[in-house]
Amino acid sequence: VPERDSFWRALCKQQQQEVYEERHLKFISSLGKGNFGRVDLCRYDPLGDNTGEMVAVKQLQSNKQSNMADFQREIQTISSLHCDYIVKYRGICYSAGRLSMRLVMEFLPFGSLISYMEKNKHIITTRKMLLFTSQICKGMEYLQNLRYVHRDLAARNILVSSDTLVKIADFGLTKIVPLNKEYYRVTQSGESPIFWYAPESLSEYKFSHKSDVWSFGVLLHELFSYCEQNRNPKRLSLHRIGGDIQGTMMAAHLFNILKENWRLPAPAMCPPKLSLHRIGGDIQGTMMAAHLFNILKENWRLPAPAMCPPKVYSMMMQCWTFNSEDRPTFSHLQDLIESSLQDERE
Ligand SMILES: N#CCCn1cc(-c2nc(Nc3ccc(C4CCNCC4)cc3)nc3c2CCN3)cn1
Repeated sequence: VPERDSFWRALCKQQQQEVYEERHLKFISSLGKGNFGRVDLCRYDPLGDNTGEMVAVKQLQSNKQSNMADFQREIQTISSLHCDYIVKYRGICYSAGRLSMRLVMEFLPFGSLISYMEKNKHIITTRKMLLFTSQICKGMEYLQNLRYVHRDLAARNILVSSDTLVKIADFGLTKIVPLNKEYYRVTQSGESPIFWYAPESLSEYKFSHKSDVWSFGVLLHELFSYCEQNRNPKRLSLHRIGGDIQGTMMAAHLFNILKENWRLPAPAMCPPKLSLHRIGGDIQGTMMAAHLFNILKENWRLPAPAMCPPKVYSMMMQCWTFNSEDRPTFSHLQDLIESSLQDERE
């Protein structure tokens, strides 16, 4: 499709970006599925000696025209972002023959925050959670300065680069707020993550930096609940609403309970069975005491319980102010996070 190729050649030229040749892109494994895309781990190996770099490659599942347009917008968005706390764009791989083009991004080895927290809940501390919170907040401040509204801020879309660095990913729903307005009104709802939505997004499909702040509060709740899936926002909200509601009425019921001031409950501090993890679960009861004695003798102690400090829950509650204007900005949230980090230092 010539005009499509000229679009991609122009984009690459404009961005001085790497053009990835399909024949050197070696599939390794599937990493995940998004709304209408799939992400694979590939090695880009032009020398053919397995020394090439690992990259995450996203392609469309369905070649529906509307998805193609959204995908092109996603590529435009991510290729314009340059921030330490946002997943890096590497380039595109387009095969002239086939319809689908592919988005090449940096590969983050530890996967989504959800899988990372499930694996590391025994060793993650409140300080570490606050560090991740601060990095996500800085990424959102950067996006807001470019008038981008993410619209899908959730733990599933935060990727873990290392034990000390997380990044915002998946710009498939991201929109630009027009200069003459404070919000973006969406027409099609599609697969809406409504349990992360602010009330005005549920009732009027309005999305703004302030609705991103609401979702940031829900993401905080996930993080301080160790991203446990049996306590995730959808599960807790459905429990309050009553599980037998049809999909279409769901948004209306969620809006009503939020209007009546119901909010997600403070994450119960649930320090997991830390010692068992440290000792290793395969020890018999009788030997347990001995092993526990040994590790204590080696000066191992329970890490500070990563319970949800009151200041953090109050931060969530501020993000969940019903009236969007009264919600804090991401820069104000940064100050609150810094002050919580101070408490953790003392
Ligand atoms: N569309 C869409 C859906 C969103 N999505 C984004 C990615 C993604 N994953 C990674 N890395 C990654 C992912 C999973 C694992 C493991 C986790 C444990 N179980 C086995 C797999 C490891 C590392 N790096 C990326 C990306 C995008 C940019 N860089 C995957 N899905």
